[in-house]
Amino acid sequence: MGSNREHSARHARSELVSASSQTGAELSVSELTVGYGGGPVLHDISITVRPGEVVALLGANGAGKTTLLSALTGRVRAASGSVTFDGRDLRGMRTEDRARLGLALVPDGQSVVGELTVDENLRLGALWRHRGKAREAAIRQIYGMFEPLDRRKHADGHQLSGGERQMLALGRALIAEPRLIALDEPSLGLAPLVVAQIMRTLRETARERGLTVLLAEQNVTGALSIADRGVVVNLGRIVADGDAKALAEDPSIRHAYLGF
Ligand SMILES: Nc1ncnc2c1ncn2[C@@H]1O[C@H](COP(=O)(O)OP(=O)(O)OP(=O)(O)O)[C@@H](O)[C@H]1O
Repeated sequence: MGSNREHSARHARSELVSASSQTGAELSVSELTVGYGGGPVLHDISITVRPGEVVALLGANGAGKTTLLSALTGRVRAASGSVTFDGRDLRGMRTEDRARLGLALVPDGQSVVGELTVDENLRLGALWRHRGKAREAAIRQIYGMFEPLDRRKHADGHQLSGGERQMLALGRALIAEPRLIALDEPSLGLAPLVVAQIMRTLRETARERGLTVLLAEQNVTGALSIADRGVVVNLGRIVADGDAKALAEDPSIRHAYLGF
């Protein structure tokens, strides 16, 4: 990325900060147990993500990362335990109301509507947050953050590359100015340069807006490189929770759970 583009991306992000009235909020998961009917797949999970903190949620296939994110948005119901966001108990709250509180989930690129253009997808994300000129400004800011989207603004969602789709999914979530963004494997199947851009944008947005980020990833190195903390889940239980750098350097954790 050239320095001019970097400058305009930074400018776009900081404009988004000033446009936003809210900053990140704390998420607290306490002794959460979740199942799909055939016994729990998450057991007694407790995690706190502080405002503005980037936490990497790591673990192999089937560890329970997606299930945890689904429990946060209300897609699956907890058997026991609690989830609070900004001090509010989320139990029984509808997914739309959780979103209005500022809790955004970015599932792996599937949230993009294939029949709508990039621009229309972004407008959809901005719908209940911005009106009129503020909406146009918010959309311009996202194009400033993700230059490939600006170039493809008239393309349909289904015509996008995997990387463009992931940027659109992220842009669509950010335009609604969430206070916490949870992402499910944003790097899946993407080229290293695209992963680096997405990770960098997340890190910088978190820093500049105080946005809270929970990042479920199998790309351990990428996720830990931008995270403050890492939480490792294995077979539905937390087996490590600590400083991202320390986790990346801990040989026993690396060998047993992180595969590098
Ligand atoms: N809808 C479902 N019905 C029944 N079992 C499910 C369902 N979704 C997930 N599971 C099971 O729950 C466990 C945790 O799966 P989950 O998708 O949360 O793991 P994950 O860490 O996100 O894995 P991946 O990286 O492969 O997405 C697995 O054993 C999985 O088979």
